[in-house]
Amino acid sequence: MDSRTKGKTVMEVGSDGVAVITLINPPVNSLSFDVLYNLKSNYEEALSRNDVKAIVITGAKGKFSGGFDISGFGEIQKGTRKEPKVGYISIDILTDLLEAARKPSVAAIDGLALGGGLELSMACHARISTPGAQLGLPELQLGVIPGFGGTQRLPRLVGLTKALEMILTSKPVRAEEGHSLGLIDAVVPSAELLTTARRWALDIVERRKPWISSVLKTDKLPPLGEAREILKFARGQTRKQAPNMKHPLMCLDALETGIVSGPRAGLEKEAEVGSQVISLDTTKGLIHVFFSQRGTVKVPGVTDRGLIPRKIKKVAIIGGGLMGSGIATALILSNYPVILKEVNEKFLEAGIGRVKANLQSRVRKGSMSKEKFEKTMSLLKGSLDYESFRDVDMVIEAVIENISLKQQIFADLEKYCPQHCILASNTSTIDLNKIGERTKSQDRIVGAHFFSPAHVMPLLEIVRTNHTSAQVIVDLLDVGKKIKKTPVVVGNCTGFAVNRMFFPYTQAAMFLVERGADPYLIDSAVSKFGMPMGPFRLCDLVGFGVAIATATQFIENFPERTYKSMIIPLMQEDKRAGEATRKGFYLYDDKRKAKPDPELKKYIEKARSMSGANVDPKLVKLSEKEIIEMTFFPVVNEACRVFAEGIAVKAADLDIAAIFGMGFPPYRGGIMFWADSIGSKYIYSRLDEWSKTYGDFFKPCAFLAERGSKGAPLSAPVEQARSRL
Ligand SMILES: CCCCCCCCCCCC(=O)CC(=O)SCCNC(=O)CCNC(=O)[C@H](O)C(C)(C)COP(=O)(O)OP(=O)(O)OC[C@H]1O[C@@H](n2cnc3c(N)ncnc32)[C@H](O)[C@@H]1OP(=O)(O)O
Ligand SMILES: NC(=O)C1=CN([C@@H]2O[C@H](COP(=O)(O)OP(=O)(O)OC[C@H]3O[C@@H](n4cnc5c(N)ncnc54)[C@H](O)[C@@H]3O)[C@@H](O)[C@H]2O)C=CC1
Repeated sequence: MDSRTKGKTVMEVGSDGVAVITLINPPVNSLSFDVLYNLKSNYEEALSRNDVKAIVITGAKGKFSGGFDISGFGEIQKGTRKEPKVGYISIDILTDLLEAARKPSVAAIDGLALGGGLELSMACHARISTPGAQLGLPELQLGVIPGFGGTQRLPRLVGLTKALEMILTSKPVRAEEGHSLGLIDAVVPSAELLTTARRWALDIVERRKPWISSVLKTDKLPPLGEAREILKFARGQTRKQAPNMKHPLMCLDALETGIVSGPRAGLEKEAEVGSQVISLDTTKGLIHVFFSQRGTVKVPGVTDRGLIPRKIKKVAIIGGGLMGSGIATALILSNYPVILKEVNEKFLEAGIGRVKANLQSRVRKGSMSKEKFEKTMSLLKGSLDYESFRDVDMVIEAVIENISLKQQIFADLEKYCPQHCILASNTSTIDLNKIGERTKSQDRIVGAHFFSPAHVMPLLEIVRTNHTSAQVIVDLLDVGKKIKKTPVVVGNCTGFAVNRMFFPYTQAAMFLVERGADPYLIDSAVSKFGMPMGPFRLCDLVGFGVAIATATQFIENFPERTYKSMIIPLMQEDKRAGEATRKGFYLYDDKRKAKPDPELKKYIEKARSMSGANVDPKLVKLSEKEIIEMTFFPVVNEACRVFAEGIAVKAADLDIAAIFGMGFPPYRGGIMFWADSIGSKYIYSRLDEWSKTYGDFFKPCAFLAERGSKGAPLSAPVEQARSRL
């Protein structure tokens, strides 16, 4: 491949008169501008050649196409590439050149046809696929819309309701379902794909198979009145589920235009809004998240050393409580044999019961068969001693947060486990160096910090000390991938990355409430900002026991910047400890629905008098924007410290940690990306002003002060960081 080009197509004309055009742009044959322009010239040539009767499009190396090359959006956003004329790809190339051609095209789909890949195939006159291929329009997830004709052709092929479901959820269907929906014309084994597609194309020429232009089909579209009702409902749902995003509604506008005014008008509308969405801030955020999420597995000095992950054949978990049982569930779901160790029969039974319950909930919801349940459970074995640890490749310790207990366990593990065995702890706060103090195995000690519930939450913080070997990190990254977690490699410190960022968020909320702000207004503003729930509702969900234990660690380790509020301990004393006790910042009914509690005032007033704080009229009347700034700028401040200390190696890792660990809205791009969209100067000046009025809790750290004073981006690499990694 020419080193200056990004991908290409090749065309070969067979003696049967079929031109096979292959998309080549590894790893997923994405449609870069080079690929698209090559495709256009191949088409022009094929259409002009007398020896070509029909065309087959396929992808190299078992993948049709993963869609438009997403980095192209970034180039347009940054202005390093000029956007082509509106509609050039979707109308000029795909519709007027390809679909309207006097020679038929057939798409031969292997592996996947996503986004622009599926849209290209829908512009063909038939689609043949291999079994299991993924077919979908995931563009909304990236902040763009299916802008290569997908908003017009998918409803005409599969019906409006199914098309809306596929587009709005971004979820792909498998080829078999695609076949029953009418999206795919035939499903054939991989070895027969090209011969079937060639034959099909020639059959179209000979009129033995229908010559169908998807964009002109109408048989699957509902009558206009019904279509309008369906779209109205979809709009309502979208407004409710994605209130801060414009692009899903803009996508619905394109769909509606096509149905009301015909496909040409629809394609034109799609091209117009497709071009507009590229410059939305939410789109910039989502595209940043796409690449950042894939970037977390690239760790300088670790993953660039050619190390191959070792095979982990068996895992042991110590502690079958909340976390241990969740971790065991995640592992057996990905076919790892697991030994679960507990202190006695009763606790072991309870632990295994929790794993069973996790899987049974899948059976109840229909996402797991009974046979699969039995098979998965058979991978789990219980144990009360270390004898069965002699052939395990990895241990994950998940006992209570007690340092001497963990130290004893690691000393025992060193005696029983094989020398190569990875020794991981799920501790959320304790220094890993201390945990391994009584061993000589520092190089294989690592943190595997899962989030509760561990079989559901997508993030895995891999915590390394100065001694953890690169091989161990590579191994754990591989396990993370296999159990479908997004791993982020971080350095060793109290709270690691996620909990360190989380802490100031809840603390800022307590600070505001003690000075007169309404907790329910804070929760509402934070939810509107896009967090799954506000800080007070979250404290109720986590439970006050955990909240106090975590706070204690932070107060001990970072006394100069912690705000010590007594609201939670006071409620805890009164046996209101959050949702589990049906009372916390909210009251909970039988269905766990939260309702504000007027009694809360009493605790706030008492805490206020204990801390000596006064009601501040300015803070009583905060606008939603001010609430967001006062709760999230302290988070930015802590993220800056984490970055400056080298706990996180890239700012983008903190973005991913905030999104997958804290629930920070992905369309804001993550904490550092969001901060940079606001500007370091502004954030610095606000924190500086608050620290002068309200104290050190808000004081900007040196890193933020330095970058903020110059207005420099916070996410730019740290030049001379004393990396802890
Ligand atoms: C600007 C256009 C001109 C004018 C304006 C027109 C208006 C808008 C037009 C919009 C038209 C469209 O239809 C747009 C699209 O098609 S958007 C893209 C839609 N496609 C997707 O969302 C698919 C994204 N990719 C995935 O879901 C996965 O990567 C998948 C399933 C393809 C493979 O998953 P797997 O787990 O196997 O691998 P990875 O995810 O780790 O990916 C490997 C590697 O590939 C890179 N990748 C994947 N997809 C793309 C892509 N579409 N573009 C560029 N790069 C892609 C990914 O980043 C990884 O890279 P490395 O990390 O290995 O470097
Ligand atoms: N609860 C949470 O949300 C999170 C907790 N963590 C960490 O995970 C660890 C476990 O936490 P939880 O599961 O919440 O605790 P838990 O109290 O639910 O479970 C701990 C289990 O360990 C068992 N245990 C104690 N000593 C043992 C030993 N010597 N051998 C075998 N089993 C033993 C106990 O019987 C108990 O069942 C802690 O380090 C905690 O900080 C990490 C992330 C989130």
